[in-house]
Amino acid sequence: MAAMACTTAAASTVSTPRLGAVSGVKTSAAAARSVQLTSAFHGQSVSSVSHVAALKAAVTSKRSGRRAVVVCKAADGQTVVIGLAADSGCGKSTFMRRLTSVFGGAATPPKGGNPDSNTLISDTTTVICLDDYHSLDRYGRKEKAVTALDPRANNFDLMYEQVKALKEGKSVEKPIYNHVTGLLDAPETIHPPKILVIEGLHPMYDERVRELLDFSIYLDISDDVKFAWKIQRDMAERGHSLESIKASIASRKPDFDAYIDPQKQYADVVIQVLPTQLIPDDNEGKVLRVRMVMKEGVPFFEPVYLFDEGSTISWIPCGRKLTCSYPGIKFFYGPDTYYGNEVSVLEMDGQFDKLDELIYVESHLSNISTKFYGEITQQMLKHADFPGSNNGTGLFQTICGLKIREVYERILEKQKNAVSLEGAKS
Ligand SMILES: Nc1ncnc2c1ncn2[C@@H]1O[C@H](COP(=O)(O)OP(=O)(O)OP(=O)(O)O)[C@@H](O)[C@H]1O
Ligand SMILES: O=C(CO)[C@H](O)[C@H](O)COP(=O)(O)O
Repeated sequence: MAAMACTTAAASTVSTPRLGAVSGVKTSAAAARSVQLTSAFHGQSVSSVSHVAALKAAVTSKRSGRRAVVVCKAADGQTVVIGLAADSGCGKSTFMRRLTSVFGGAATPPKGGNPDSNTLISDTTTVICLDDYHSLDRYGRKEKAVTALDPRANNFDLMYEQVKALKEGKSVEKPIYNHVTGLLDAPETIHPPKILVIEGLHPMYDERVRELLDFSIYLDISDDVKFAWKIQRDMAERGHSLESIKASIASRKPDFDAYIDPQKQYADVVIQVLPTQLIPDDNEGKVLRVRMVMKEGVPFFEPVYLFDEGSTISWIPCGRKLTCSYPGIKFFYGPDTYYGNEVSVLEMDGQFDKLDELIYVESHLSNISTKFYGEITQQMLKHADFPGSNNGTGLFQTICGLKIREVYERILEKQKNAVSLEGAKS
């Protein structure tokens, strides 16, 4: 079945919504590739662009009554679904910006639709925020005394039905939770993209939704760090007081522990963000120890390793090739178990002084799913202004972005092979 990636083009007045026939086929050449010096290459095709056909559809924004032209691209194969779970304020948006950048092109909210939409659309990816499946609005939650983290405040049946439909190549009318008003707005049309990212509080909570995920990530931010990030954002950007931030974190904690945190056992990759161990009794929270916990045996995904796969390695790269001021940088790599699963863990404690020197670290990592030597360093330099670019959060989020690209390409490859086989049989 053909899936479609859609972006909204210039708003214009058009007649009835219509998803018409596919017209025009465009094929890309395989992406040019430099030699990958350090990584074991999986042998999959690097041609990421499938045969793409553009079609135009007109949709009506129910809320505004305005009409917008949505340009959809039909992709070969079904939509690949990625889940990203984390509490509010734990870096999901930053991660999404890094991920979209890996595919090239910027992600923007649907143009001409609800200005408070939480959706982000780019050529390859559509990111939907699971807050849109809140069944209780802000006032309903207050009345029933439940938080947004409580499953009773969310419609998992609808979430499942709509993610399934998108995966099967069908468009859906997804509700919008308006964070400005706290109300549920009229739905917006979401067309099936090449890659659908469902991000939010509960992508792995409901077993049926979990089964639909091709790859999943959990951002596990320790309480101390979460608190520091929240204070920085909510005080500086949202005008909240220190007391109200503390109260909000405390009131969410029981439901976070009950419904959000347990999802990490299902994730293919968990990025843990902890206070540094390089500074004794550090309470500033500026230097971070970041661990990427990677599940073994996940289809289309091979964990990253340092020097020697399966060994336990501690590495301090500081010296002539990597400038490190106090407290320095320390890497760790090794096998472990996590919720009863075999995992590999890559850890970085400390921060980079000079980001371009990251190439030295990159050249010692393997299975990083880059298409050319230095791609990680290039991505990190491109977004040097994003939070976490000088530490393991930015590094591991970038690597996850490359891994998602590879998972997508390998699934696509498998689908193409299956289609060729079918064709040969008939
Ligand atoms: N890696 C990082 N290092 C330092 N600070 C960070 C990092 N990632 C995020 N932050 C801080 O946390 C804040 C929230 O980040 P972001 O908006 O990406 O999170 P979010 O999970 O999308 O939040 P929400 O769900 O509330 O919209 C940022 O404004 C920034 O201050
Ligand atoms: O945990 C959250 C995810 O973003 C929000 O708090 C939840 O969606 C409710 O939003 P709001 O506080 O704007 O009513």
